[in-house]
Amino acid sequence: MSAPVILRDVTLLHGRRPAVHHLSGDFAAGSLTAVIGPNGAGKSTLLRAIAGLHPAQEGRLSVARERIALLPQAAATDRQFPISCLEVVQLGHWGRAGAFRALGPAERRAAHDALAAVGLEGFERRPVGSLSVGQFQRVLFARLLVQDAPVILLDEPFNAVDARTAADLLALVRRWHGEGRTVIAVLHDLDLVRAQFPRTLILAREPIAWGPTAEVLTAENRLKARMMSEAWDADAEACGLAA
Ligand SMILES: Nc1ncnc2c1ncn2[C@@H]1O[C@H](COP(=O)(O)OP(=O)(O)OP(=O)(O)O)[C@@H](O)[C@H]1O
Repeated sequence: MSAPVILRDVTLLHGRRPAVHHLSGDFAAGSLTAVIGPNGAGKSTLLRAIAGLHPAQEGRLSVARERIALLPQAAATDRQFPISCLEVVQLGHWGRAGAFRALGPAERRAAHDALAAVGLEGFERRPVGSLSVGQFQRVLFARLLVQDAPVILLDEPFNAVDARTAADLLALVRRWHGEGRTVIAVLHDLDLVRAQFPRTLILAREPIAWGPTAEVLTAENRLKARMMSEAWDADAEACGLAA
């Protein structure tokens, strides 16, 4: 498929209120796109919809969904569960292996290798509840490595991690891009977006601009996003809904 994610006039609701309103565009195969916008702009809801975790109430959202990996926002991840780093990484095999089949030696090896690739060799048996925020984010990136998905969705992947961890994780993002995977990342650091992400979508519930980062990330578009967000009536319902 030339574009693994295609949106045509998509509206996503929470209850009757739109989180994303009339969004159209394609995430082309192999593209590396930053999704930016103010708080509450619908960015997480969009990623969840692409991952198949939120329905599109209006419009058409086509996704090659059989192999898609989502890194949720850290705040949305419960890690009080008594589970080791290796077990979390091995969960990445579920999509292909199924939940109830024992993993083979190659799959177990892949999970060990992924932990080593994110700098956590020796952490296999550590409970995830004992990790720092940055170490846990590395574990989740190791799980993404094991998932080996052609489409990877990252929700604020570098939030609350130190510069060294962010640089290491960004190197993995660049590697995935080099391998031809489609990567979509919600980000707030505009310098990072400018330097590392060739394409940008600015969202303020409605799309403000989508295209090459140098063309999209203008002061005018950012101001437009802020004004749109501030002017948005939090109680407004989607325009297609009957009163
Ligand atoms: N589970 C939910 N139930 C009701 N409303 C929700 C829910 N999740 C999100 N919303 C609302 O939908 C809108 C978009 O939220 P979303 O989390 O997608 O925005 P965001 O751009 O990711 O924000 P942030 O940058 O703060 O993470 C917000 O007004 C939010 O309050």
